[in-house]
Amino acid sequence: MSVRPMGPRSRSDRPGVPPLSLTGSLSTLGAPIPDPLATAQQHPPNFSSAHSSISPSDTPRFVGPIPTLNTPIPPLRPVPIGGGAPRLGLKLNISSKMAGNAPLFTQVAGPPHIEDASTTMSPEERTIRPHETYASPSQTSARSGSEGLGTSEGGSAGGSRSAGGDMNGNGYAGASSAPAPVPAPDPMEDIRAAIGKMSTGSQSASASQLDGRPAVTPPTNDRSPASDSTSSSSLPPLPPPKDFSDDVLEELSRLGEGAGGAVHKVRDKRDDKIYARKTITTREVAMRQVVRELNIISTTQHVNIVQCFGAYMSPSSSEVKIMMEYCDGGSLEAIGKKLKEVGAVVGERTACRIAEGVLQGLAYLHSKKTIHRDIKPSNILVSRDGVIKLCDFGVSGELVESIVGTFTGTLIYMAPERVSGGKYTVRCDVWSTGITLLELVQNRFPFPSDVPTFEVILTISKSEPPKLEDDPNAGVKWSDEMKDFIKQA
Ligand SMILES: Nc1ncnc2c1ncn2[C@@H]1O[C@H](COP(=O)(O)OP(=O)(O)OP(=O)(O)O)[C@@H](O)[C@H]1O
Repeated sequence: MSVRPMGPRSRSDRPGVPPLSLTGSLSTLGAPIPDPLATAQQHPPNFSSAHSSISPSDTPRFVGPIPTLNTPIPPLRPVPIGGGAPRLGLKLNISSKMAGNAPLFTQVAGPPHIEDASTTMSPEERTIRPHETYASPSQTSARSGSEGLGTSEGGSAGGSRSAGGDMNGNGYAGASSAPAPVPAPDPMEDIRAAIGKMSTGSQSASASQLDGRPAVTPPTNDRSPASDSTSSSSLPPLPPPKDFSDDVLEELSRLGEGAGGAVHKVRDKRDDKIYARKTITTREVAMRQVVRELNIISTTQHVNIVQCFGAYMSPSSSEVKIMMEYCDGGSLEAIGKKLKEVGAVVGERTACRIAEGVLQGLAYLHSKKTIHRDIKPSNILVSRDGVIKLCDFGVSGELVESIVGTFTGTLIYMAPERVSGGKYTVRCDVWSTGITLLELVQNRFPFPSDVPTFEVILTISKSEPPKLEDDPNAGVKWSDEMKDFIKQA
């Protein structure tokens, strides 16, 4: 997947984009704990009400109706997060306009109305400081890690981004500090085993979820400790696993492509169900990566994680095809592009709902001792109902005592400690979430990205973390709570 050049953009460049003055509140839940997910939980932006204090007449820039992202994200519902995972507790009361099947973009007659809310901000602040050292660019030229099978199997289908710094090359070449790669005896066997596990029932999502309804209580037959808190008796019965093959599927359209493979919208000819099918060419992608993605996606059951319905291998074994729920809202990357095209902006409430969904998904993964490692706009999908879904687990890793020692992910979204060669902890996913949100709400990437990789690394590792800032020229003002939330992330 290629990264678009992200030059500086500003709302002030865009006529018709209104100034916003937002106030809100931050709910503080409990005492601070040194876990970034918990910190996010402690400092959730609360957009239960808000108010725009600037009318269109306050600014000569206002020229007409304001395009506003009105993402149909349904209200927060309790989502079981197993194993004592931190509950994020983002308190959000979204207006009825935000729920249901509202169109993505609506024209509203004035500035977004955001009511005042009381502030209960905690004085605790948490700043992630950049490390003092930085990795060599060669360390960042591919998704790589000690877990991998080495470059020979890694291939380079996706290549690397230079300035954009996409680390989505398929290789698993070890970083310089990583231990020597240990080849698996027969990676194809691992893939077959992972697929076999799914077809014998480990994959357990209800096919009815394909109707576009979010899984309020995700069904699971997962008996891992992390999911023990979810009572199996309250879960819907599991449908028999489906057998998929090219013969029963009709390819409808291409949804996207990344380093890991192409994703298509497909229809099951037997029952007309629509799926997203990801095709991974095993010759090009490190086997380990495929097995990891299969294992993770087939055992995760959460409303904010894209649901897997099975997988199959092409007759020649050259391709693995993963059947997923189809997220017809597209990715945040695609949504960001559309917003740019129409000169629209993401409002605070929508940004908050996105943050909530991503963090809930991350908290769930964390409860399963997994970290995503590649949080970025193209890996955050939106369902028809506006539910946020994390996808692409090709480089996700298992947490071992809260760290993962491999160097994978997409450079420009990487936390300073990662580009500095440090260990990947769950806080790196939280950092990437913050960068993703900043990019979305400010309509520009928070770091210079059209510069050599070396400079990107230097900037991320040496600069102060980017902040959410007001744009007085455009009359844009974010709530203190939103700014604090980004700062926490
Ligand atoms: N379930 C889905 N529903 C709708 N679109 C999807 C789905 N899964 C993936 N896509 C689209 O396909 C794109 C690529 O998917 P994905 O990120 O899984 O592939 P990848 O090859 O691993 O990409 P990357 O380069 O990020 O590693 C996504 O950005 C998204 O636009």
